Amino acid sequence: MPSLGRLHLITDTRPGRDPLAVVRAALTVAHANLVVQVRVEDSATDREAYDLTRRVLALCASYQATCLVNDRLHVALAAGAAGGHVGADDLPVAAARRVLGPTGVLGATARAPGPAHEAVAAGASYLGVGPCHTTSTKTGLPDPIGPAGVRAVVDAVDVPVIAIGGVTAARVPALRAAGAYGVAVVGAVSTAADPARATAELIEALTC
Ligand SMILES: Cc1ncc(COP(=O)(O)OP(=O)(O)O)c(N)n1
Ligand SMILES: Cc1ncsc1CCOP(=O)(O)O
Ligand SMILES: [Mg+2]
Repeated sequence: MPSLGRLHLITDTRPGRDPLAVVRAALTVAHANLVVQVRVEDSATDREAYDLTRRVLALCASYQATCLVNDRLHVALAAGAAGGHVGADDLPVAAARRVLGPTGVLGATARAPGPAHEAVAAGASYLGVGPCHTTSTKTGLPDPIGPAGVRAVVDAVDVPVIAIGGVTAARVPALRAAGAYGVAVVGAVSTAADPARATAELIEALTC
C-alpha cells in the first residue's frame, strides 16, 4: 500500500454544505497528503453516495490523492475508491477485509487499546481514534479521550492512528506528540471561511 495521507478530510453533506467545493479547495493545497473520505448522511441513497464518490475520485485523480468511502464498502468497490472505513455499526473488520480484498485500504474506528488490537488483527490498515475532543458534527458519541487516549491506542498497535473529533490545527501538536500519524476532520475545513487556508494550517501542523 502506498503511504497513507496524513490529513483525512471527511465530506460534510449536511444541508447547506458544498462538499465538492471544499474537497476541491483542500486538494489544491494538500495534494497527495490528502485522503478524502466520502461520508454521506444515513438517509442518503446508495446512488447519491456513488455519484458523490465518483465526483470526488475525479478530483482526487489530478493530485494522486486517496479516496475512501465511509460505511458503504459496496459503493467503494463499485466507484473504484481505494478502500473504506468501518465502525461499530458497520461490517465487522474481518468481513470488511474480505469485501475489500487484501490490497484495499481499510480503516476501523477504535477508542481503546483492546478493540484497537483486535481491529488490526482482523485486517485494519489504519485506525480512526476518537472522539479526541468535543465535536458538534456527530451526536451520540462517548466522552472525548484526549491525547492521552490516543497515546494508549498508539502504544497498542503498529498501524497508523488517525485522530478524529474536534480536531483543529491548534490541537494537532498535542495529538502528534501522543503518536498520532494524522488527523481526520470535518468542521475544521468544511465550516472554515477559507477551506484552502484551513487545510494549509492543518498540513503545516502535521508536517512541521
Ligand atoms: C478516520 C475516521 N475515524 C472514525 C470514523 C467514525 O466511523 P464510525 O465510528 O463508523 O462512525 P460514522 O462515521 O460511520 O458515523 C470515521 N468515519 N473516520
Ligand atoms: C464521524 C466522527 N466520528 C467521531 S468524531 C466524528 C466527527 C468529526 O467531525 P469534526 O472534525 O467536525 O469534529
Ligand atoms: Mg460507520
